[in-house]
Amino acid sequence: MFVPAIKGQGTEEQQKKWLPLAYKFQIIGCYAQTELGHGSNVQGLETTATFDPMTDEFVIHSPTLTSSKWWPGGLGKASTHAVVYARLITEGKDYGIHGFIVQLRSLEDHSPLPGVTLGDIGGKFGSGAYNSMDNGVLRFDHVRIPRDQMLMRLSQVTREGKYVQSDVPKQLLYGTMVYVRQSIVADASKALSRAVCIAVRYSAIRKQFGSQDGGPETQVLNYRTQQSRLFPLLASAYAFRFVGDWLNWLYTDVTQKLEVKDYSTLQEAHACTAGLKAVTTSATADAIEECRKLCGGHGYLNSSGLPELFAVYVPACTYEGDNVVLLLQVARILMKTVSQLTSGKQPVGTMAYMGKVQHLMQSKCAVKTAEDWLNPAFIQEAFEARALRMAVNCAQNIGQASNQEEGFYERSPDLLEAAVAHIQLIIVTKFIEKVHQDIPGHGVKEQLQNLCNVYALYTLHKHLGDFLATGSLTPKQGALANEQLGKLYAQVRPNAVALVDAFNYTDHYLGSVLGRYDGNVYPALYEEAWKDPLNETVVPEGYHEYLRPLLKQQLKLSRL
Ligand SMILES: CCCCCCCCCC/C=C\CCCCCC(=O)SCCNC(=O)CCNC(=O)[C@H](O)C(C)(C)COP(=O)(O)OP(=O)(O)OC[C@H]1O[C@@H](n2cnc3c(N)ncnc32)[C@H](O)[C@@H]1OP(=O)(O)O
Ligand SMILES: Cc1cc2nc3c(=O)[nH]c(=O)nc-3n(C[C@H](O)[C@H](O)[C@H](O)COP(=O)(O)OP(=O)(O)OC[C@H]3O[C@@H](n4cnc5c(N)ncnc54)[C@H](O)[C@@H]3O)c2cc1C
Repeated sequence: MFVPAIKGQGTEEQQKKWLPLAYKFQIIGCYAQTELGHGSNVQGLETTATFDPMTDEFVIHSPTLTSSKWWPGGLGKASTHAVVYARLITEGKDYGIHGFIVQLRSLEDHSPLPGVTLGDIGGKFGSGAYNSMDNGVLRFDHVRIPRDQMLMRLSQVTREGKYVQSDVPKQLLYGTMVYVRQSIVADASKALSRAVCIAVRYSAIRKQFGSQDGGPETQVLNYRTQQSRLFPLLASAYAFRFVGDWLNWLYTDVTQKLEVKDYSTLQEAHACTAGLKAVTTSATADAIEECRKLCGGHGYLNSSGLPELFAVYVPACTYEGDNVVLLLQVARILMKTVSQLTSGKQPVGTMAYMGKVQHLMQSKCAVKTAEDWLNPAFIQEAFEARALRMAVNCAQNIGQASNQEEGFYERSPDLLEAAVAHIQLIIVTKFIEKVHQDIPGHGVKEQLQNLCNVYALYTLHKHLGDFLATGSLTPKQGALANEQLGKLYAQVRPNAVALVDAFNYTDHYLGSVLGRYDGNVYPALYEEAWKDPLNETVVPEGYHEYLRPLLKQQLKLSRL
């Protein structure tokens, strides 16, 4: 994040100076924004950067305990530099949060520079690999940096100390976070596909109950409950891959527009990166845990690969923006868009469907049979009507409040659900668009169409209350969707293993005895057990000190 921060907020000159050093690992940088007292609320950060015109320097200082930088990855032990976000103060005025390049450690012996106190913040969730990341704490005691180490692409301070705001939206300060959020959506698909690969392969080899007259027991993958829990996760892995590809396109397109000072899609980029990051990471974190449960007891072994994957993955719901905070950002944009509908301003991009407000507010879903739910037009319209009606309902309720802001906070739980509905519409839309494309490979398109319908109808089934409460569906149509879902699971079943093999993960990368490509699980589980250090001695350490005396004492007592 150190590099994209300099690319996005540094001048050409600053990029020329700092990026080659970072690329060649002549310096190691981190992104020091979050503090002990503030993470979500960036504008509440307390670290100060006060301009001293006498020396043409900024004085970086941590005025309070809560202003200590806290969490930045790489900060505790590895980084020599940081992009530090601090309150810029010049001529006695506070101009809010800006980025500054600050050297933290000597390039000679890695010792902290004068005025810099830093270290690691300690162990994190479980024994997961995230403990290999030195998330750190950092405090400044009046550390001086040259004025040219303020990142000056978006705003400047002159030699005399005058603050100059460039003619660019101040939100570009948040550009690094937008960049990482879009990459996190692709990461969600990777993490989810790993978990699903393990669970599907294991479910295919695991047999339990159901044997007739001594025949083989039933593969658990054949149980409808296993399929109804597992196949929506398989479909989600593909859904998040395709929407992540599209989001990367959107981000690239916005970045190119920014180069020519076209800021027209900045809001769309913010809403989509924030919302998709929130929805895909929440779903993926829950799904990895569900995959553990789908593997029964063996899923709880570290050798299954699932506990580690879960421990490493779950902070994604928090870092790069707490998911609730990000969804409320989406909600704000939805409310703004609804308020503009009466002005005749046509919504664009992923909000364009809201322009069909007259139709969508009164449309009746035309589904009459279970098969009708295989028609993408019916799915698309049902999701559009649900999302729009939830947004309009929120706007109407907020409108009844005496104060807009008060109304927004009062209705924030409903706004959260409306934001999720909007983001799920985007995911469904991009999956439908994907399967409409030419897709190479015999039968591949049909399989992806099945998964697209599984993702859409499962999501509809899980959120049926929204569809019924907004009148977007009737209970009968909801029941038909569920009926069709069961038929789709039967179609996915024969290809389930092939659909996870398609992720093309090596056994090494998967790191799971349950997810082995050859399915040879039991010998592998048994072999793995003996690698446990506890088994280095047949008689356990502590026997003579603790167990033997206890056993002997009990034996004596029993003879009395
Ligand atoms: C396979 C195994 C699994 C492996 C998984 C792991 C993969 C590893 C890769 C993952 C990557 C990295 C590892 C982790 C890194 C984590 C790093 C961090 O966490 S960095 C810190 C992140 N912090 C945040 O995200 C803070 C969140 N808070 C904010 O962004 C802001 O405070 C806020 C947006 C919530 C509020 O900002 P504020 O300035 O108060 O603005 P307003 O809400 O008043 O909005 C004003 C206006 O601005 C618009 N806006 C806001 N943000 C943006 C934006 N980013 N872009 C464009 N526009 C923005 C907003 O819509 C408003 O617009 P109006 O038109 O005025 O309404
Ligand atoms: C593994 C990890 C790595 C990280 N790496 C970095 C890094 O490299 N650099 C960096 O700068 N930071 C980093 N962070 C910090 C991270 O970005 C913040 O923790 C994150 O942005 C959440 O902010 P917070 O901790 O202040 O949460 P808080 O906002 O304090 O969240 C606490 C609760 O308050 C709720 N809440 C907060 N505001 C509102 C609101 N307005 N309305 C409703 N509910 C609200 C939240 O939903 C949540 O339930 C990292 C964090 C983790 C866990």
